[in-house]
Amino acid sequence: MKAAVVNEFNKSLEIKEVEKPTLERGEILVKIEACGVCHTDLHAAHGDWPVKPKLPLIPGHEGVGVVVEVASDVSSVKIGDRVGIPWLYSACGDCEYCLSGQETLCPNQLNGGYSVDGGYAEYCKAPADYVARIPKEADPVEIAPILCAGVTTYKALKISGAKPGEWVAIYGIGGLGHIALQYAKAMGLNVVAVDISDDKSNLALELGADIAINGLKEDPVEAIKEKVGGVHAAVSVAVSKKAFEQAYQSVRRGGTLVVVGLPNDELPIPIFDTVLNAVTVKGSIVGTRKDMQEAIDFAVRGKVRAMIETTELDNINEVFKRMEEGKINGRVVLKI
Ligand SMILES: NC(=O)c1ccc[n+]([C@@H]2O[C@H](COP(=O)([O-])OP(=O)(O)OC[C@H]3O[C@@H](n4cnc5c(N)ncnc54)[C@H](O)[C@@H]3O)[C@@H](O)[C@H]2O)c1
Ligand SMILES: [Zn+2]
Ligand SMILES: [Zn+2]
Repeated sequence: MKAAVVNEFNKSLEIKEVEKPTLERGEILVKIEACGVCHTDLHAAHGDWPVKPKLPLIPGHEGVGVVVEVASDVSSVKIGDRVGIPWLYSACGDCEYCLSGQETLCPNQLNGGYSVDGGYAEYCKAPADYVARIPKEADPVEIAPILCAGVTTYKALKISGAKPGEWVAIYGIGGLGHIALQYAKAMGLNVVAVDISDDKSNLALELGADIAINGLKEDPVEAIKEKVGGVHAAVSVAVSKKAFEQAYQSVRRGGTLVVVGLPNDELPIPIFDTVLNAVTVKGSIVGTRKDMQEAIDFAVRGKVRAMIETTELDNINEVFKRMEEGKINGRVVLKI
């Protein structure tokens, strides 16, 4: 089968023929139709996180396709079903986190397109128990970004504590952020969108943000304090330390910063302000299978819609280059 392969960190991906995966117990084989390109895939290709991916690696954790083969012990998924293969590729099912419905914290989890091969390929195998079920009416290309960008931002907003009518700031209106702001609106929140270009500000306003700030033109912290008195919650999905610092400072007393973007960096937090203002800082990693069902449901009902640009697998290196430069509006989805 054809796949895009990371052979070495910081080198171009190689488009090549590789062995089609063979199934083990509990697994299914999916013929991939579409796979979204997440900034995490770029981190994987760069090897810039403390925990490195396997090499060689086929990236991709927003793969959607049709089941073409199932292992003999699989009954929950049938040939012909449409499924998605997410970042949470599998978990142990047995640890305290799995047992309490927090499988995204399972220490024994595997990650699609990182610790195991993912969706930048014609075929991808996955454990039947952890694939996302894609409803019949959903378009595979449109739904692909929900598999990571969607569920991740939906979950981050859920745990942000922001209630309908309150203000939330989204830092980084990229693949994740442009969907985050739509979930926020669908949840009844007011949204300030922050990025560092006019293109992203315009996109945010088109998608329903109440206020959009270009952080290169004005100081987002001052603007947010002045316009809304600080936000009840800020979600940072930017790949920039500065954005995290500003997101922290944008939060009003009693508010919450949800840390989602993954620059390999430190976030210095002032102890005094955090205590006196009772600010909460929490991390959020993708979403559970239940979060995934809910996030997909929003998309299928048309409450959120990824802005998509499609291209072919062969163009992945150009897509990565544009992503590094912050030049993608919305999400790129590879049609496979
Ligand atoms: N926690 C999780 O579960 C999770 C899940 C998926 C992705 N991620 C991470 O989230 C990050 C974003 O992923 P993506 O696919 O949306 O990336 P992306 O490249 O599509 O978007 C990043 C956006 O941040 C903007 N940005 C850069 N500097 C900024 C600044 N100073 N202020 C405001 N905005 C700024 C860019 O212009 C761009 O629009 C990555 O680090 C990715 O690995 C985390
Ligand atoms: Zn992702
Ligand atoms: Zn577990």
